[in-house]
Amino acid sequence: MSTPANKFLPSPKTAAIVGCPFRGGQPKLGVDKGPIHLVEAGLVSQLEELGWKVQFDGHHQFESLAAESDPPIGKLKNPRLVSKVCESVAQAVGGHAKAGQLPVTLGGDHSLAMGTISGTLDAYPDACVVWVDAHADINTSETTDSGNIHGMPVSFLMGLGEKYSEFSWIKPALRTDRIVYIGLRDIDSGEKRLLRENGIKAFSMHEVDRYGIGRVVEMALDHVNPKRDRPVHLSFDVDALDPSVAPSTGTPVRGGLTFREGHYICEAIHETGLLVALDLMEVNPSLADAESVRQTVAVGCSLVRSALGETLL
Ligand SMILES: NC(=[NH2+])NCCC[C@H](N)C(=O)O
Ligand SMILES: [Mn+2]
Ligand SMILES: [Mn+2]
Repeated sequence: MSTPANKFLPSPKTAAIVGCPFRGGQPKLGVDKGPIHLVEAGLVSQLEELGWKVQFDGHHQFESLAAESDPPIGKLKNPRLVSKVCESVAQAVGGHAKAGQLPVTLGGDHSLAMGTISGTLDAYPDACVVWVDAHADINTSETTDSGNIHGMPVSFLMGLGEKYSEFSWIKPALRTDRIVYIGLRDIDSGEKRLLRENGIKAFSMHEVDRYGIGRVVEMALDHVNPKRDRPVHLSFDVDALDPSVAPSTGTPVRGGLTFREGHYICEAIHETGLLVALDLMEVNPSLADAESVRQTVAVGCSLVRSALGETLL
């Protein structure tokens, strides 16, 4: 089957792999190894086989960005490091997007989305976000229990909650009606309030069960992209998938998307011809036995392939 052209990318279509070995947004070791495993599993050549030109100049090195001391600010853990890393990721992603490339950011923890989505919105102010996750990641410094910034990137992108000079580079450019969630099932009480008060659209696993994934993706796009003319940033946290499908991740939650539901989302976004940036986050190759790690890395690669045009027929 021939794939539709992408409405925003010049041909030859070029994907830029933005490898982000970063774990500062959460406490577990190993998530910084995710991008290395995804690339070693052959992602670059897999995308080339799909007809993409792939630019990959090695993983980003964030060591030099470590602050000499980085005590918590309020409840925020590793705030200076997370901020600096995300600022540099925003520049990288924004640069690729402005050059007409499709940035594919490999995490790393989901705090990185502060950077990726900032970069996308810098290049495409009109873009909308499809956020696929078990979690809403919209805690503020006030509502968070954990203090882990990977549970907060959406609030920073929207400018919700207290402002900190350390994060002043972030423009609150993400409108509350330009994001839609799919796959939610573990939302903190403060996050439920934020979603409700800001009228943010979310399709939890309850809606996936009720309507099926096909209708859910259609309704999600109807909300953020009714005329199907806006660029789409897809931010995919691998923990959206059920732990039986993607076991090696830091905050697994049972009752998640099946293998096919996850891939369907990626395929349907590809079919819009509107995808301009992709994140694949929270693959942690240190949290399971070798076979479960292999399975999680493989499913990560195949989600990226689906979003970039791999079809079943
Ligand atoms: N990107 C993720 N896996 N986020 C998990 C967040 C869990 C929890 N809501 C927290 O704020 O800590
Ligand atoms: Mn998650
Ligand atoms: Mn997440």
